[in-house]
Amino acid sequence: MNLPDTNLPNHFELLATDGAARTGRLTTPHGVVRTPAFMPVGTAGAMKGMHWREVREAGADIVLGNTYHLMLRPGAERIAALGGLQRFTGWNGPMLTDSGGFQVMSLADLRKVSEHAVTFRSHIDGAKVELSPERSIEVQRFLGSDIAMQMDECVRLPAERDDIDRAMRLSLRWAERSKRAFESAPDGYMLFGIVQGGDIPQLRHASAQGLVEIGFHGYAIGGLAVGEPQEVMLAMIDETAPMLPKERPRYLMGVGTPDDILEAVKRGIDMFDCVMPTRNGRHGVAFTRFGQVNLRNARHADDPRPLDEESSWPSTRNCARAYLHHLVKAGETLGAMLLSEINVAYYQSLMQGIRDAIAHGTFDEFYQRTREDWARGDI
Ligand SMILES: CC1(C)O[C@@H]2[C@@H](CO[C@@]3(CNc4nc5cc6c(=O)[nH]c(N)nc6cc5[nH]4)OC(C)(C)O[C@@H]23)O1
Repeated sequence: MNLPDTNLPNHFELLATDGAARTGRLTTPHGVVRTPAFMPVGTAGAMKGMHWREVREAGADIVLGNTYHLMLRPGAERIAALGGLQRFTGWNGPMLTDSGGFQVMSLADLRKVSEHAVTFRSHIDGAKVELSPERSIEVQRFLGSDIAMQMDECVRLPAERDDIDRAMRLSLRWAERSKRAFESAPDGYMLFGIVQGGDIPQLRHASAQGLVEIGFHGYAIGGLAVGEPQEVMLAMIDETAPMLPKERPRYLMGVGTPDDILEAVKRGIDMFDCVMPTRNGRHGVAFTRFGQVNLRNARHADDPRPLDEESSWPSTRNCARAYLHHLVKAGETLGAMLLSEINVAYYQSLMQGIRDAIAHGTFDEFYQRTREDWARGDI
């Protein structure tokens, strides 16, 4: 069932479809986002190990920031007084912010969930903090993010059905409150709902239907990429995506590996975010056309070849594996920097290949060839 929801302006334009895969453009107050899009994660107002110039040159249209981290430090009101997140950071492009509840459950101490809010102690200074749907929306408005997320409760899997059901229904009530709190936002700014329901199809359906009845600019699929097997994640996408309005953007939170992304695009997902490109880069692992390459491995010590001499990204095309291996083993900061940019550039080149393939009706061929290249591995 695909309920149309018409009560909010739609800033998403579908350009082409190929099977369930879609390519489009999402217009935000700070610029246009080409979809399917991968959002590099700049959690606390910085892309770890990269200049914003490189993030833009790598092809990213939009980056993610976190309410939880930024409200604790430097503070949402302070960022607002300094002109908002885009000016504060110098990124000056589209930004999406997560709503904070998920990060509280991942990072904070002494956290408690009630109907009203989550309360916790800051992991920075131990201060007692209350984060309600209303405060989360207020923080995201202070940050000036182009796309805000509703406040929700994500249950880690595996979990009891009763707990998944409880959290899903609480998240629906918080969705209503988030939307009411968001209504004063200027035109063009967006609020996305987040589908919960764990690994239980009926609860996923109830969550999706409830959110569409409330009505949002876009819809995220949450509660995944928290350690469940890929087949569980993909099964929940199969259950959920068809229930979301096809004319609005769909965002799969926290995902993922290049393989996860390819499978999710095939199932109709438009937006992604994941710390993997920068986090794995800092740990010496490169993402390439031929799969992942661990530069810590001694086999690279004398290898003069670059990671991919056909890459459009200069560091991927020019840096010798032997040099990258040396930097990683020596713990040189430049190693983390080069591999972070190499990985973000690879993810963006994958997204560009996906967008082009869908636009030309050749997504299936792209899907097969990309997976064959990964399977070939790095030689
Ligand atoms: C994949 C990878 C490398 O990403 C790492 C680590 C563990 O998974 C990640 C990524 N997964 C992830 N799932 C999410 C679900 C929700 C959600 O249901 N609601 C809201 N508001 N935000 C969410 C953000 C999410 N991020 O989540 C933390 C714990 C932030 O670290 C990330 O493994």
